[in-house]
Amino acid sequence: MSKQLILALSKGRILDETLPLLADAGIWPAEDLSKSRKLLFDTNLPDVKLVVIRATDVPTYVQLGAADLGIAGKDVLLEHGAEGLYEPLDLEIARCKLMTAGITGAEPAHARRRVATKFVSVARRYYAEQGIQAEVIKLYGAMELAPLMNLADEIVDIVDTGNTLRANGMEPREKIADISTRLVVNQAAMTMKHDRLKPLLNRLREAVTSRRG
Ligand SMILES: Nc1ncnc2c1ncn2[C@@H]1O[C@H](COP(=O)(O)OP(=O)(O)OP(=O)(O)O)[C@@H](O)[C@H]1O
Ligand SMILES: O=P(O)(O)OC[C@H]1O[C@H](OP(=O)(O)OP(=O)(O)O)[C@H](O)[C@@H]1O
Repeated sequence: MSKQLILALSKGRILDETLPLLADAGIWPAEDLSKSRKLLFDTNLPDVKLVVIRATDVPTYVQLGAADLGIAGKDVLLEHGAEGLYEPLDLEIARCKLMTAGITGAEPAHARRRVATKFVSVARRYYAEQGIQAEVIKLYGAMELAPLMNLADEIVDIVDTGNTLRANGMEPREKIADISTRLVVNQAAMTMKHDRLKPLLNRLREAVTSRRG
């Protein structure tokens, strides 16, 4: 097992909030991530490297041990499943909700409710728990368009301000989960690299706590 710790960061929206939190914890990339086409970065800590990857790939890298730890949204973790992962810390950033939503006031048009989402596993589980027969349709983006185009009766998607729903004539319906960004750790690394992981986890935990004020 490598002596270094590899931390996998989610690209996109979460990254903008992750880098200041890492800086609060005394960890920063050796170069400006946004000015580089590189994917693997040194940090100010000699034993910590960063990889910057698609949010949905973070749990895969950590589960299979290619990264020792990672930062990902709870939505992504719920969809991926928790096998092989510990989730020791809520980083309390990128807070939002995973919800069902539909066209304001509209009843489902299909006997077997059609649900468009990129969170297919979460949606299947949720509707089954509710005892609702649902046909779940996988989309990769712009979920809010699906009910407008009569592709689906409902969507399962991230809601924060509700602006995207409102702008498309839709309403939030049921909350499936509160979402925030989590730190995940490979279960084998947690044992084998405990001495190196522990101080890093402590730094991050202190940074989160001190932000609460
Ligand atoms: N409107 C929002 N407000 C707060 N947090 C959000 C919001 N939308 C998404 N998130 C959180 O940020 C994470 C990343 O969102 P982002 O939009 O960057 O990724 P994405 O576009 O879903 O990823 P990809 O481009 O890999 O498909 C989500 O997994 C979720 O946890
Ligand atoms: O309730 P709101 O504050 O409007 O936020 C919700 C929107 O935010 C996310 O999309 P994002 O802006 O990340 O764009 P994306 O479609 O590229 O993921 C999500 O998929 C919703 O569309």
